[in-house]
Amino acid sequence: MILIRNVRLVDALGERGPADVLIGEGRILSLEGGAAQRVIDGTACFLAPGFLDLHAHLREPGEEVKEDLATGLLAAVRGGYTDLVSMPNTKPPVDTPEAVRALKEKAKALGLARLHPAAALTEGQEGKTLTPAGLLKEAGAVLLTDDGRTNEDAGVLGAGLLMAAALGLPVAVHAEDAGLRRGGVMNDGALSDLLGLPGNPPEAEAARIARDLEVLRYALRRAQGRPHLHIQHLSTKRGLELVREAKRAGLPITAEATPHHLTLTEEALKAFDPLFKVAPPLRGEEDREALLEGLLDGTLDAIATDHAPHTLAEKEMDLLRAPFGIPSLEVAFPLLYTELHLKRGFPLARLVELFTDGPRRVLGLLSIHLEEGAEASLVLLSPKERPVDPGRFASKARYSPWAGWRLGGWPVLTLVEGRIVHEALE
Ligand SMILES: NC(=O)N[C@@H](CC(=O)O)C(=O)O
Ligand SMILES: [Zn+2]
Ligand SMILES: [Zn+2]
Repeated sequence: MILIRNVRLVDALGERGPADVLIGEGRILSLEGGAAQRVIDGTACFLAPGFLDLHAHLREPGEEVKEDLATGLLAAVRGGYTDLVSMPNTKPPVDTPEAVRALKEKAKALGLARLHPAAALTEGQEGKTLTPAGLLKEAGAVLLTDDGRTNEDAGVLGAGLLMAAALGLPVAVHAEDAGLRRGGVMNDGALSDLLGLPGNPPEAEAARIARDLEVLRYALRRAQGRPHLHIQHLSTKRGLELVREAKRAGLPITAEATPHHLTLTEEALKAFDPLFKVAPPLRGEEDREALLEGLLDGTLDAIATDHAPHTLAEKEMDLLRAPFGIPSLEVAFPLLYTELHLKRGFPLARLVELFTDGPRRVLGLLSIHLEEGAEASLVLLSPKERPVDPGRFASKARYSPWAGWRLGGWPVLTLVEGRIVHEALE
């Protein structure tokens, strides 16, 4: 039994407490204390349900030089995540039931965050032939996506949505029009002109979302079961507006935004530093403000990291050649807690919801609230500030666009079903 004493509670239902949270048999047994072998002082801290990341690249199998399950899932629990969806753009892509099972078994043996693999929508993520979704689901896949690539063939995406609808699986898309995106390495506009860098226009995202909404309408009309389209790493004001309108029209669509699009803009590219190179690119301040609005009004369902580790050697190449991607599993919550909640007054309960119930709903999972009988997959967060130190990351990507930023809200204790998987108490 573990007792977390005098701790404030925060979940999607709101803030309350302090309470004395007694944990045993994998559950919250009481909010009024009781005898325990281990007593942790939660004064000044707050307790939240464990986070779920809908979008992380853990690189296994095939690119373990960038990240693997052990380092990625350790980074996850250090970031307060008890559950994580791994992207299938590995080498080879995760497109068979055997590959899904292998990931699940290996992750289970590690005993860190629980892994929910996403599987490829198409064989080899080549955009041509649909994968055996029924078997993938049976093996444990929770979502289908060709992320890392875009879905160029609308017919294939439509057929994929029909197939997934029959199984109750969401299909997640990296929504960028390949033609408009061209070889852009940053947001297209005055700044890309000034820097002399190839631009990726915001319209590339909006154009692809607009198309995908029509594909979704088609699927909705023809499907057995309800199709579910999930838009990944939404980055533009216009893209957000399209999702908002679609939701108002009752279309079965959900969307996520990333820590980097919520806290950084294209201005970061001024120093030509590839650490800020990511797809879709960092946008303008107006886009960032629109995303914040979307977090508040429910257009966005979740904050998802798109943790995309590469080796430092790759990220130290010049801006044109370095790969796209920003790692963020270990800083995502402190970053948004500090930048949105502390600095801008963003409601804490809604922020926590965007890391917990929001993403859980996207996967059709039950919500976790801090009440008696609830599953004890929890994170204890400390308001104490310290600077981001990538040298201490568990991730193999020991660099960060946020290095040196002073943040509070660090996870000091993470529990999965009552078991301590991360501890950094003082
Ligand atoms: N987001 C990125 O910039 N990179 C991702 C791919 C992706 O999410 O599309 C990666 O796998 O490195
Ligand atoms: Zn993507
Ligand atoms: Zn991704």
